[in-house]
Amino acid sequence: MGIEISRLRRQFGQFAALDDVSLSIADGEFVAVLGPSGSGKTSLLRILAGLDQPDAGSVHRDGEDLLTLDARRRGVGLVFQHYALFPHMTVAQNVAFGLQVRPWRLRPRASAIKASVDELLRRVELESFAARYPAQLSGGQRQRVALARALAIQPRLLLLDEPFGALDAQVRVNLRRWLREFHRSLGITTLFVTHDQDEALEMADRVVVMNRGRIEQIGTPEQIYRHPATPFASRFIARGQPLPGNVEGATLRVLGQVWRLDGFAMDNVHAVAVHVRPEDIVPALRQGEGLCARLLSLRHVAGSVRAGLQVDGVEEPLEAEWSERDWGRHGAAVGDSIDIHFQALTIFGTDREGRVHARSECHPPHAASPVAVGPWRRLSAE
Ligand SMILES: Nc1ncnc2c1ncn2[C@@H]1O[C@H](COP(=O)(O)OP(=O)(O)OP(=O)(O)O)[C@@H](O)[C@H]1O
Repeated sequence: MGIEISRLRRQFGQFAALDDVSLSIADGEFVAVLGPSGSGKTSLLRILAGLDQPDAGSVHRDGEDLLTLDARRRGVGLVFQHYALFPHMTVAQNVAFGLQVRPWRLRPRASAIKASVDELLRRVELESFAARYPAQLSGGQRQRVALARALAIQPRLLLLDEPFGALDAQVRVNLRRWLREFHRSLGITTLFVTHDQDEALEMADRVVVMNRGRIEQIGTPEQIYRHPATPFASRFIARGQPLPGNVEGATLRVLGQVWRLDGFAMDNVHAVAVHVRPEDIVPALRQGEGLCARLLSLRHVAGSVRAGLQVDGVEEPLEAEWSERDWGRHGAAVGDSIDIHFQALTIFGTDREGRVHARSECHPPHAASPVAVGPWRRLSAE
């Protein structure tokens, strides 16, 4: 059992913020909803929280219709990016709030409220901060208080909308790991909204990729990163970059090279999109082998090198990513021409409406069995 979201639609005038969204969430699962700004993530969360109603579709939890339940009776804990704590209340009073405002028949005794606040503050590692006011906390501490406050009502579903959005990069990274561990120990079904790919891929059991109100793909982080289902998912998650290519029978022609196409049927296909990821653009080991690329830029980022490459026949510069160590072995300077190979390509065949009808991953045409040399795979034997 769990949560069953079926064919949700939310329309604002002519605009569909949610368009036929269906999703099953298992009990205890940690699901990230990932998409660019305006893709419908918050609209979905608001409907689950009971802050908004859909125009069509249903949401059931263990068979019970959630949409007919008042927000307060849904057992949902909410944390927003700017879900401000009450500034005039201490940390402990903020956390106790959800219990204290319950109707008196449902309100726990004062001693029970205190015990549960103490326990929650211990869990979010803020037990010594109970008497402080929000203004005396860091951003990360405030969001942990907001989480404790959301948990006080013992929710069955935790909804987190960009909870780390306003925090700086290092605090975000630390809180991600902390929240992941926290979820493991607590096991509450959690929906986490973010537009940050790393955040979603690092934290979630499953990722839901949204674009323009629709779900593009649902899968584990690895499935989505390794096998993006649509050109959008490929660009947004795997940093897939378009290459010119056309299909001729059972082959794909890209920049003068012929790649074998397996399981790619052109029925209903109106256009093809060919993508390459940064890590699949590898320098050739020998001069004169592969495609000629001019090195436009080099950036050194945390142990890897990001190279901007101008490749003849490709409109936009391509970004390649190599490890510092491998780059050191190669050593070229901005302005130099180098030879590159594509190690893998993904091809999508779409109809006139942009729906994907065929998809295939292609491997190098150069050799029957590529030879692996560290992270750079040689494409032909020496
Ligand atoms: N009340 C509203 N009236 C009109 N349009 C709305 C309303 N609420 C949301 N929208 C529109 O619906 C679309 C989806 O909004 P939503 O807030 O769900 O996106 P999001 O993916 O959460 O974006 P962000 O990451 O920027 O928060 C947007 O184009 C937004 O302008």
